[in-house]
Amino acid sequence: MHYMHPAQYIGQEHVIGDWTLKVASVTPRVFIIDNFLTPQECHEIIRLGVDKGLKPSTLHASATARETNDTATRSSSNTWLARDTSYLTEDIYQRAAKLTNIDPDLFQKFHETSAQHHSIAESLQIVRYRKGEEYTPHHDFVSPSINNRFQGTRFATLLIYLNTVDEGGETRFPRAVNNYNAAGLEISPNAGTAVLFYNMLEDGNVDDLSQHGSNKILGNTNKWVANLWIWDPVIG
Ligand SMILES: O=C(O)CCC(=O)C(=O)O
Ligand SMILES: [Fe+2]
Repeated sequence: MHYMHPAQYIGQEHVIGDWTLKVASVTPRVFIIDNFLTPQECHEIIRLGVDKGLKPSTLHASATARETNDTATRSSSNTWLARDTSYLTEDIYQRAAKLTNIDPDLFQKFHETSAQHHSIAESLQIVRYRKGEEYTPHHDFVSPSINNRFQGTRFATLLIYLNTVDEGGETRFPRAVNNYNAAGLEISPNAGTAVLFYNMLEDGNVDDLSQHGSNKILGNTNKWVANLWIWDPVIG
C-alpha cells in the first residue's frame, strides 16, 4: 500500500509545502486542499479539455479500468488529458505526487526500471456537467477478476474543481459517518480547490464508505472538474 495521510478528527490539518490538507471526513478519509490550482490554471485545463473534445461519459471508461456492475448513472461529458499534454498537466502530476507522498516516477507511463510496470496514475479526466446533470453515488474502485492474484484497483482519487458552482453540483459522500453523525458529507465546488480521498483502507481492502457522487446541477453554471486516479502499487 501507498502512504495514506492520517485522518484522526475533522478539521485536522497537514501542511505540505504551500498546501494545507484539511480533514473533512475521518471515515471515509477525505481531505480538502484549497488553492491547488490558480484560477488561470483552471481556465487553461478547461481550454485543453474543450480543445480535445468532450464525449458523453460512460462508467469507469479508461484504458486500465473495467466497467463494474455499478448501477450508477452518469450524465456528464468528459475527455482525457495525458500527463505529457502540456507543462501544466506535467506540473499537476508533480503536484499530485507531492500531495499524496508518492514517487512522481510511478506516475510515468512506464516505470524507468521496468518496461512492464505501467503507470499507477491514469490520464487526467476532464468532466463537464450541465444543468440537470449528475453522477449518482458510486465507488471509484473497480472489482478485478477474482482470478487476478493482485487485486489492484484505484487507491486514491484527486478531484480538482475547475470552477465555482453556486447552485447544486456538490460532491456528496452519503455513507460518511463522522462523530456519530450520519448526515453524510457534501462539498461545494470552489475553483482551484482539490479533494483527495482514499478508496481503499490501510489494510489493502476497498473502502465501501468511499461511495460518492455529484449532486445535480441546479443553475445555469456548468460544473467542471478534473479527476486523477491513482492505483495501488501492486502491479500484477
Ligand atoms: O464531480 C464530482 O463531484 C464527483 C465526480 C466523480 O465522482 C467521478 O467522476 O468519479
Ligand atoms: Fe467518483
